[in-house]
Amino acid sequence: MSSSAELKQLVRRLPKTELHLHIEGSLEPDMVFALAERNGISLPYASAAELAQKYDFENLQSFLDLYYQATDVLQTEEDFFDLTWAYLQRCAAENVVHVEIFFDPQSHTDRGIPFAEVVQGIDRALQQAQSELAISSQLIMCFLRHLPEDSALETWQQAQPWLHLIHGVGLDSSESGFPPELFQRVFAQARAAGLKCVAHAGEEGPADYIEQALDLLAVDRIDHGVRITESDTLMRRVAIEGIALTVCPLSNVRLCVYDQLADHPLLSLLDDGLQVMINSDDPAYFGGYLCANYDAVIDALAPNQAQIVQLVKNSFAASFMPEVEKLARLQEIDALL
Ligand SMILES: Nc1ncnc2[nH]cnc12
Ligand SMILES: [Zn+2]
Repeated sequence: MSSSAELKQLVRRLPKTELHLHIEGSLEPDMVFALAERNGISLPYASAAELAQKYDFENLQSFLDLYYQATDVLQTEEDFFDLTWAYLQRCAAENVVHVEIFFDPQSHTDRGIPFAEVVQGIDRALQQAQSELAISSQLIMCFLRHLPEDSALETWQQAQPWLHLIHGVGLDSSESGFPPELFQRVFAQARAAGLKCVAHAGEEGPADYIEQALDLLAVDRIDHGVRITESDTLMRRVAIEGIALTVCPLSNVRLCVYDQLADHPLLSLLDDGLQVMINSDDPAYFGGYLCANYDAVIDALAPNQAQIVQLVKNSFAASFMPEVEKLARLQEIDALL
């Protein structure tokens, strides 16, 4: 039996991936203030500490309201570079060797920021992380589901010159009342162009949204997906088809999907054979980066070593990295045990 301290050490020793990370959700309060100053923006808070005090959310929407407001400080290519580079340096410190990063272009282009500034700033940091930190990455462009599909289709058009930098598309923002079926045309176009497809589903919305994302959007992975526990049939299907759920434990507690982490179904989903793994979602808002999520799971759910190793291995197995690299990483993990 490993102690919780030993498991936390093991987590740090093993290479890891992060598959569910909104780059705008890594915008720390200090950086909000630094970028506001650089860009001459005045904020309705006296200090970073006062802003951080507002991070007490009732649900997904109360978080999103603040999250979209904070993104207003992101204005230039350099801002997007700095934001992404800060996240990647944290990855290096935590032995995260591969990341699949979401970005929300509409939350920037709707404010008049050119798509090119956003994608080039993020990509420059990703390239630098590959050469200086040996971190590989894929970029996933998310459509905001609270906006009409026509806006997503317009964004898809804006992305055309940049598709060489974009690996996949996703669907995020307010879930309830915005089912996946509303976005079938834009996902069909992305899939036809050879992009991977993912969608947030079953975070606050019902299990039926997970089924819609699979059947109508043909997604490769489900983001969150925890409300799958409401359907035994869907659980069996997702286990058999090997569809991964990118679970975000601290996020689920901070957005009141569960009252406490001890109620989280992560380990029961794992033991039922679902391909789940741990991610941080919006770490600047939810109490920590990837290792903090592992630590919280270790403290609240008392997993054994085999379960921790399986979660780490699932993060590679479910990634979009080339199969040979995946296999090499899985072998590397076995060699470290
Ligand atoms: N947890 C989340 N759910 C939906 N949309 C998001 N955008 C950023 N974080 C999100
Ligand atoms: Zn998310």
